[in-house]
Amino acid sequence: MSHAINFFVSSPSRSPASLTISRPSAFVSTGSLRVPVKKSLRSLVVKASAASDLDESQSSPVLVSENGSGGVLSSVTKEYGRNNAVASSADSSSIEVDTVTEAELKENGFRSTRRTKLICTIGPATCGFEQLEALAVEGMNVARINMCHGTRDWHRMVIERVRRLNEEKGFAVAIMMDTEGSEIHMGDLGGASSAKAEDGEIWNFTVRAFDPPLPERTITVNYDGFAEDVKVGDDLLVDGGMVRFEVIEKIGPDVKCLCTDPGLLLPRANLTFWRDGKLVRERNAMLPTISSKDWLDIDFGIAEGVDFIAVSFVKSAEVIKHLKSYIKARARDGDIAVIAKIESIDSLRNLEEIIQASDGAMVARGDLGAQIPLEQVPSEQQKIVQLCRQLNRPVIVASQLLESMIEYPIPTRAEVADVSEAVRQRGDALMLSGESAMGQFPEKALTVLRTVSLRIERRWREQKRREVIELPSIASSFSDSISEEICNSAAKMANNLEVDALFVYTKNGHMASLLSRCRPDCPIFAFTTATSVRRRLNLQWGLMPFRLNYSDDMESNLNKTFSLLKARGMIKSGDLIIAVSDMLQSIQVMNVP
Ligand SMILES: Nc1ncnc2c1ncn2[C@@H]1O[C@H](COP(=O)(O)OP(=O)(O)O)[C@@H](O)[C@H]1O
Ligand SMILES: C=C(OP(=O)(O)O)C(=O)O
Ligand SMILES: [K+]
Ligand SMILES: [Mg+2]
Repeated sequence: MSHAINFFVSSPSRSPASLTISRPSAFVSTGSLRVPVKKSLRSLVVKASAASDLDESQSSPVLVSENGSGGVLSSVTKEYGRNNAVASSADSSSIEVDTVTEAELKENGFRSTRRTKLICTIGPATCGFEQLEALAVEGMNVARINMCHGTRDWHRMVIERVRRLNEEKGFAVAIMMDTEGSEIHMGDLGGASSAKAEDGEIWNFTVRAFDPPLPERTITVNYDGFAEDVKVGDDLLVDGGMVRFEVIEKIGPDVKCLCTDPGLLLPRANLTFWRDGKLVRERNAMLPTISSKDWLDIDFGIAEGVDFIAVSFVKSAEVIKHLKSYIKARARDGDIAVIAKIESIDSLRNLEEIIQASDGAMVARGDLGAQIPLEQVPSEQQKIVQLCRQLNRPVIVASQLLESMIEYPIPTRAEVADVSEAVRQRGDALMLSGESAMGQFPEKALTVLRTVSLRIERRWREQKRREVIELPSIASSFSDSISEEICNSAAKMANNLEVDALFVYTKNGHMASLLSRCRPDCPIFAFTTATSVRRRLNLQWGLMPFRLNYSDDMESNLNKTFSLLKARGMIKSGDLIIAVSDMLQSIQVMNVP
């Protein structure tokens, strides 16, 4: 049975506008309702239709293929072994389903699927095929590669492995490339994986180049102006203050520093220097956000077809606009989403316009915490998360979520509380950095993110504590406004009617993100025809993206989707769903036949 509200937008007409809602007598016996609408609007006819005209026999045949890749799967993967990714991509009557989503749905039902998305930075601890597979099984939605580290060949290998995993094993892991940016950072520690700086030790920070091994207690710095720009008495913060030094002497290219806060030095760690309690922004502040090396990395990312490019140390909206037009002119199929990393004072100053210009934002707390007082970071995080949601941009909360898990298998209580808070704020995604790139327990760290997310999401649903955040209108045209209103209403109806799932048919993903923005209680099944859109939707809260070829005929699309998902055991007869689409402006409420 289906109840449909269709918004038929007629051609522009100057006639008095009206909103008509009529319901078929089969459901409710009331007549039509006329509501005055603002002058000069076109008319919206809101019509309801009975569901009996949905004929299941019209639906397409179902294709469910077994994973034909053979080979030895780890025991975890066997559970997820059934997939049809390869077989189906060319088949118009099939659907591409993420094996992890499928298993989660079958095991726990709609309600308990995870809404918060998870990103893992890939590094030496996780770049093996089986390690990547273990992360995918554990729920990694996006793999991040940080161009600050590793060679292009290494990054290419990681991308190739992730793509192969997706193809062979039915995952839908997207790839995010993170630029190095024009930051000051240390060199490679002469090949050592880390070095310990102890309280009271004197280290030499130098712009000289050395062939390994480096002299003892020597750190090379990538910024030529470093030795000139620092002054005796400056504080030198490594990795946002994880280790701290005081500049005590300058001798030509060498800067002697006294360790005042001991800690672990990691290769290529970021450096900032502070004078009289303020961040020093000397010549390096004039360096371009996207360096010449970054442009080469971006060309590499475009050639490799990455899904997201995260831009480090964004200062203004201009650089984002510039990069987006650069990508548009060069990217082969579909575009690459540009994520603005909010990690500098300038980015906070121009926050709204930066977020507006980009396709998403990252609260990059590591560097942010080195540029503003630490105690200000939580409130900035909250503000950025909220603003992104209002402006309908996905937002990632990143850095040090589970820092202690680089070394220990169990997180601190404080870390769990931090993760919980990010989930409670309804950020779209959480990101692991060192924990997954070079930590000892990458999979365990991901499990913690997953289980904490699930737990907090469920608790908030059960308590019906939907945090009231005002969602301003963001539409830029009348037809956008209709999409926005439809999504707001559909999400509200979904909560009130306690439906099992929202279905959205969306070619470019816009309607899906508008639904996600409302953070409804039920999961959102997003059907799109493009593989690239599907992978990008992976970053957004509550969306389960599927790839499916569909027509402009909503009824046949619904029938086809129902049969395909039913055949895979992902939905069953009687499930209550609400469907919206960007082809036919409509809201349909129905039980799966
Ligand atoms: N591709 C890589 N190769 C080697 N080490 C890496 C790589 N990516 C990340 N790492 C390690 O993981 C740590 C955390 O990663 P991330 O937070 O992305 O970088 P950073 O600490 O430079 O901001 C890095 O400091 C580095 O030690
Ligand atoms: C995510 C961040 O950026 P990166 O790891 O590239 O320094 C950060 O600074 O928090
Ligand atoms: K980076
Ligand atoms: Mg950073």
